[in-house]
Amino acid sequence: MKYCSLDPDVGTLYLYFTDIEEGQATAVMEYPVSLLLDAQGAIFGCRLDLDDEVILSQLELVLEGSYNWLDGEYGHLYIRIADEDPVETITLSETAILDLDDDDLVLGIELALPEEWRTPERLQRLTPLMVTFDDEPVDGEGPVVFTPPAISADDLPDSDEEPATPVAEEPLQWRSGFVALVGKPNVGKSTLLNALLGEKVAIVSPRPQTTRVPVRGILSRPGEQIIFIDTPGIHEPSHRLGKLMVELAERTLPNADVICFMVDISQPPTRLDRMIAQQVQRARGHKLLVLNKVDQKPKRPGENYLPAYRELGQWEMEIAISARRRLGLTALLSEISARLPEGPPLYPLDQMTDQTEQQLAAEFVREKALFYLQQEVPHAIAIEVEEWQEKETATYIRMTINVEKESQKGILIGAGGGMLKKIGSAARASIERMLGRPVYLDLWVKVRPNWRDDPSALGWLGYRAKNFL
Ligand SMILES: Nc1nc2c(ncn2[C@@H]2O[C@H](COP(=O)(O)OP(=O)(O)OP(=O)(O)O)[C@@H](O)[C@H]2O)c(=O)[nH]1
Repeated sequence: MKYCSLDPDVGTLYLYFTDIEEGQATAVMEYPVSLLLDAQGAIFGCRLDLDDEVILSQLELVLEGSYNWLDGEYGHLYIRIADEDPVETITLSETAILDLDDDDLVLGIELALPEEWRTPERLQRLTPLMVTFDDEPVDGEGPVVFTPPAISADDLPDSDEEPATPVAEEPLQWRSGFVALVGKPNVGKSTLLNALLGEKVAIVSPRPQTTRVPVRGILSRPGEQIIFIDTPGIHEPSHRLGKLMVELAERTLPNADVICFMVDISQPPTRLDRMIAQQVQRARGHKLLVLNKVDQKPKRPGENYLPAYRELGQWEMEIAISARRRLGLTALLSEISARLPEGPPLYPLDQMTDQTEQQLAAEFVREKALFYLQQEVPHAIAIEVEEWQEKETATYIRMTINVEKESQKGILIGAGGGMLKKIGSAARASIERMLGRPVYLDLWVKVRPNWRDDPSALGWLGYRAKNFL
């Protein structure tokens, strides 16, 4: 590691392997990460759990570091400032972001460091490498800065905006309404929902079709309640589960007061974007065009896809955001607020989602499987919570992970149970964070042939249209 910096406003620790100049990083990848701690509990490095999407040549700069190394067997990338073994390894609930340049080289890593890990004691070993965080970074200092393709960063509100917290006051006239987040898979709908709420209520992954059923996220502020509906990405389904996902997403449109049609501004529009835009146009709600991923450079350098997206329909407003970097969210929220109908709050003011803790816990397991497993396997997973017991020292949770084939079961369990262990320990960290207490997570794997195309299995696993209407 060449040096590092801490942005206390957003709680991000940056580790750099080279001097970073403005705009140098153009792409990102995400992986689960654990902190490496010494006997005093101080952080002296981290371990990233990579998958086959990372190739060795991308890690050239990382592996120049004297104490960094890649354990090829397990895909563990160790980033350390000393040649020592950790006394303890702590898995973070947020994934780490790898920043890559145009040549696909990993330049640096961003870690979302919870507050308890940002103390001088925890960071003492990294202090000699620390550079100051500047609002306007100069070469070789400060965080990686992306240059938005179509919209200048100056046009966007400050990135340090705080998501609003619920306030239980009784205003004179309430406004409340449903806001649908719709778009094709992978454009960042769930990331936006979590960023707007300041809480993780929807799982996120770099793979398309992560969200399977609509998830409600409720934002209560003085005088208003906004009920966001994060919908499954609309796509061309290849099985019954996919059909249900698309149907559920489409059914949110007629009842939405505001529709945020989300697109990835770093990519040109596709046929799916066009098709979804047409569906959105037919709905009655206010229509906003939300251009996400402004932090990412356009697919082809110099191209600007804004006019092409603009032409997909009639939009009351276009808003450029980066859900991941929390840019533009204040502007988006105020445009939404201005379009809410009058009406009383529909949910208790302190409720943030319609999902139960059990549903969220199962989703966290699916999220980790999406990160660790390749291709089709994570999409063939359905999770059942079989047992949930509050015990004296921990919450005991037993879940069954259903897959469709014996071969998938083998991959999920991994050599010596290693893969299931990895998924379990990452999921446990997220569940513990949600519950605020220790968790004992017991995972079992079962083969349920072809469940994604079997109506009775789908119903039985909870994927039934009437559950979500
Ligand atoms: N660079 C960048 N990446 C983002 C941004 N927002 C989301 N992503 C990434 O895009 C990927 C997909 O994000 P999700 O939030 O799961 O997308 P989604 O639209 O909910 O996907 P589906 O569930 O498949 O419909 C993840 O790897 C996110 O980290 C952003 O503003 N900038």
